[in-house]
Amino acid sequence: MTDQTLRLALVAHDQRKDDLVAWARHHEPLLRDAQIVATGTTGGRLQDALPDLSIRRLKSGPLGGDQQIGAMIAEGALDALIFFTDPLSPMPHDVDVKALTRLATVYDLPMACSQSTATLVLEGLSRAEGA
Ligand SMILES: O=C(CO)COP(=O)(O)O
Repeated sequence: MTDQTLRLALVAHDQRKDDLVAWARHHEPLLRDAQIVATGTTGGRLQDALPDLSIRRLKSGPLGGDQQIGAMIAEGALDALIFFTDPLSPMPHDVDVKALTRLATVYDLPMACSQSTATLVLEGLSRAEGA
């Protein structure tokens, strides 16, 4: 991490947005101290549910938002990617989804695609930040 503030990207596919909002609500105290970027629709859902969070909304995922987050990963501008993917639906922008998860792996960025892993990543990074 480059400074004390966690820099997180939060993204969810449509069938997982309720799960991400519920997860974020549960972890709001930690997320309130983070700088959050999100793809457009995900960010809107999160901001409506949790107005105290600081969220910068990018383009919607299928319209370039996934690629914007990928570029941030390549530039070292993120500490973690929380990406609740939908493993049961075909995506028209599957290539963007794959490119995003691929870059997170290339740069060894902590990435979580489900609630349990997201909690481990958030709590682990928050602990490291406080250490
Ligand atoms: O499609 C997405 C990620 O692949 C998410 O985009 P939205 O948050 O705009 O729905």
